[in-house]
Amino acid sequence: MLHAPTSASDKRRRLREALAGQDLLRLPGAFNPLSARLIEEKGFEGVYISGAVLSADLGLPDIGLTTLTEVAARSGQIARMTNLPAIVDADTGFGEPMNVARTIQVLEDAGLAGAHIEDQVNPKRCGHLDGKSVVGLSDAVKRIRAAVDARRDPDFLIMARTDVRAIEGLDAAIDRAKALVDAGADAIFPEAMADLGEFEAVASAVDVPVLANMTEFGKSELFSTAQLASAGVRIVIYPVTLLRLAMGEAERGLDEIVAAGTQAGAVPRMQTRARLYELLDYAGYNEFDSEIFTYRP
Ligand SMILES: C[C@](O)(C(=O)O)[C@H](CC(=O)O)C(=O)O
Ligand SMILES: [Mg+2]
Repeated sequence: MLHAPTSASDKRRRLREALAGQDLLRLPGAFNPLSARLIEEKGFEGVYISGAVLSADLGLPDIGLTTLTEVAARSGQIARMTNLPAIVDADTGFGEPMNVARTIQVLEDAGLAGAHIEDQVNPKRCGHLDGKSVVGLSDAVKRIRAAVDARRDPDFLIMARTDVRAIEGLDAAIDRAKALVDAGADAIFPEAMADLGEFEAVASAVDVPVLANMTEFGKSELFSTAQLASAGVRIVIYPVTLLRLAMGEAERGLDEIVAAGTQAGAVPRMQTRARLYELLDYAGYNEFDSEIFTYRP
């Protein structure tokens, strides 16, 4: 009720324990706190909070317009509603290395289990679009060092994302990934890998967990969990999947009202009132007042 009982430090510890094992951790992107509850109920190992989704939710493109305050507030709302560890997309860290340091502390306070910081120049853009630019190695390293030095909970996961692959190729991306690990990154997010072999090459080049971004309509093919696990990938994110599904249905539902004059035909595709109440734990609130949950389907 009200929020998940697991503390932020326990979630971080569990994430670290899971990463110390062998299994692939699956993190769908929650587009709101309620969807994080659904992700937990379906048995996933963690929740991802996407910058693209957070921007889109505000009606904005993913070009670095969102602020740390907005990202921390929304990701904190999502993180506190699930017992799963939540990893947030912190883009370029919202400024210079000193800002990155502050970003990490604010996200720790918001109850996140980890964050990734990328090496794009400010303003950043979606990693699967063309025309990206990255900062030089020393600036990328400074961002990660600043993040690592700033964290107060040693279990808070600091992941370095590199966007170098699409600009300078795989070998350069691997060299950068190694340097970011040397700078203290706990995990690597190699963005826009072309095929499974590239994930495998990164995973075997670094001795920290590697993340695969299975975003749709992007540069990477949609590999299965079995394929990713066999390539040595340890974390997979489905960042925008739930938002795309929900928005797809929302659009079809609106079309239905326009065409038929009623939403009745769309009702069988909807989450029912009973299911929504179950997910919200409506009944649990009767502990305060037995008149709260009086719904009978
Ligand atoms: C992972 C990502 O950074 C995100 O914000 O979710 C995006 C996803 C997308 O735009 O599809 C990305 O840059 O890959
Ligand atoms: Mg992003």
